[in-house]
Amino acid sequence: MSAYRDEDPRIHDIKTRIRVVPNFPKPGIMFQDITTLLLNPKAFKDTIDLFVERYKGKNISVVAGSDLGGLWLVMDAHPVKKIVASFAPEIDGVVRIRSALKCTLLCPVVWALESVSFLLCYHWISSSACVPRLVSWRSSLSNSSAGIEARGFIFGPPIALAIGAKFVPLRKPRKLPGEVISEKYILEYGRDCLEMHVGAVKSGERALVVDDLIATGGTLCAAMNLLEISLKHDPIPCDIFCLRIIQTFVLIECTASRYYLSERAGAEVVECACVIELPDLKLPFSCWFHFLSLLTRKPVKRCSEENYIFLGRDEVSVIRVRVASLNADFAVILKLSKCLN
Ligand SMILES: O=P(O)(O)OC[C@H]1O[C@H](OP(=O)(O)OP(=O)(O)O)[C@H](O)[C@@H]1O
Ligand SMILES: Nc1ncnc2[nH]cnc12
Repeated sequence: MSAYRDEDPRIHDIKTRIRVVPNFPKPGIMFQDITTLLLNPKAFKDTIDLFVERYKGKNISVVAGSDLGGLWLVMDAHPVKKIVASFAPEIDGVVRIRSALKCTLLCPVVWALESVSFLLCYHWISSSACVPRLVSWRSSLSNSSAGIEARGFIFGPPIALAIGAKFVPLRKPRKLPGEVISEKYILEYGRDCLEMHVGAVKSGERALVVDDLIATGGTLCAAMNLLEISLKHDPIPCDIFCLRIIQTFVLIECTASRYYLSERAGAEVVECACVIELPDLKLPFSCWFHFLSLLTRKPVKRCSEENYIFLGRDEVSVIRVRVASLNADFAVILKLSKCLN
């Protein structure tokens, strides 16, 4: 129990207003129904107020890792195998990941040159044009708020109005009429995809993502991926990296193929705000970002030495990882090469 929860009676009241429906929409799911919270105007207002108190007038800090010198691809062979196995092979990118892994594990020369490749790649990344360009994403002070369909639309707009931010809907496929960018993801009871209008969020804007609930974190990660990475008009050529963590040692291997980062909004997600966090869910994969769960009332940074992979569109995956032993965050862009297939 956090001190916040004990001190603020609004939190207790909000909790009691959320109905739990067993076995919806599937057997085994304990569905957290926020419609009963909405039936009580005071509890609904308190919910919005609590978020607004946190975000209004704050110089919001960077969430995605302030050390962009750590823009590395970090992947541990064993967790990656587990992660790959947890996805169906038809999901974009998995076959390529598996191929990359196979290539990595079977090539004795690569193993022998681990430390050399690390040093070379570290040098390449440090001196690359990528880092200054990516750092420049973080300079803007403008605010926006993005809400995830459908329940994020309930909480997002009032928060946006109260903190003086624009509201950007992240919608399920084929709902937005304009040109969109999209991101597939996996959630507790299925798979889905989020879309956002191109141009709704500008590169460098600081965004708050709002949703009712975090379970696996797949939805929030998809939102983060949509909002953060964008190089549409200024593509960066990237080599391909496969990495492993050997104790505290980060290995990067690279191939010669050149790729371009995919199109995203280029905003900075300052925090993901949700009302409910499912506590005991067995996460198939987890999240690296900061999020605030209102009922827990403590900002959580879900991270460990495990490695998390989020499949992006086309051949691009974004891996976000914290390497606790290095006491550092790594936002990582993984590019998988066709030549590894
Ligand atoms: O952390 P995750 O495992 O991604 O799950 C959380 C998401 O699941 C629910 O939305 P859902 O996709 O059911 O859609 P809805 O809001 O349209 O009901 C919820 O509103 C979150 O957006
Ligand atoms: N258990 C749950 N209740 C409500 N919404 C959800 N979204 C994902 N898991 C959920």
